[in-house]
Amino acid sequence: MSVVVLAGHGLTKSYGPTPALAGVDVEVAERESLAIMGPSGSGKSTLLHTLAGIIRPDGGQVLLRGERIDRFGENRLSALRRKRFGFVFQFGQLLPELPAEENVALPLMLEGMPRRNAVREARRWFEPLGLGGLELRRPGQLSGGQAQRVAIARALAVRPDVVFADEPTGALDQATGTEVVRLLTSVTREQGACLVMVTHDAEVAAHCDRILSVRDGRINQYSQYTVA
Ligand SMILES: Nc1ncnc2c1ncn2[C@@H]1O[C@H](COP(=O)(O)OP(=O)(O)OP(=O)(O)O)[C@@H](O)[C@H]1O
Repeated sequence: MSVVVLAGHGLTKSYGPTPALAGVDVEVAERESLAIMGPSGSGKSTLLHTLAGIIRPDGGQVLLRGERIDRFGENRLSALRRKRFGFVFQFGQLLPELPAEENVALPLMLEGMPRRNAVREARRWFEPLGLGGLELRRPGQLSGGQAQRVAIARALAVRPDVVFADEPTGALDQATGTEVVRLLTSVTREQGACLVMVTHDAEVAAHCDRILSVRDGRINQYSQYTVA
């Protein structure tokens, strides 16, 4: 039996009269990767942000390893996001003035790890992500694909339970995007974390274990994929 790490039950969310989530049930198991797809405005980002404790649902529950996080206060929620979740966005997430290794070390330092230890820990990620030798480059000296791999390292450095990725390949060409998503899914799984990823790209989604299609704030269908 697989262990459910993250679950949303009966999630609803409206912005004024606009329903963005109209009763969504979703579960993500340990080491599982889930892609969320659907047309523009269907509620993908709202679902991801609700599961990540960024948006509070109007109704329903969000559970992390069985604990209801939608009831947490703001301070507890933001601590949980820093410690137990990692985030990869489309772009603009690395601090341009810091070398790559310090970008990766930053979340560890925010949790109180001394700088030297945090940088040493950060450096471990560069080789497995194909970034060996780029530790001291600043984000402006990296290609888009390299910068996204640094962002993946940063998301994983805290050894989170869940990595959330919102269009992580949206700014990359197809070949680079494929390479990035392959690394993102495999390294996340190796770390024992699960992955929740919003993407418009069916080829990118096909690298995930399951694809959830959302339409008008509801789950349209689930598909099972096996990527060779
Ligand atoms: N802050 C907001 N205020 C008002 N309405 C919003 C807000 N955020 C989202 N919405 C509305 O909620 C619905 C779902 O939006 P959401 O961003 O979740 O969709 P999406 O599937 O991620 O879209 P896209 O693919 O275009 O990013 C849409 O109708 C959108 O216009």
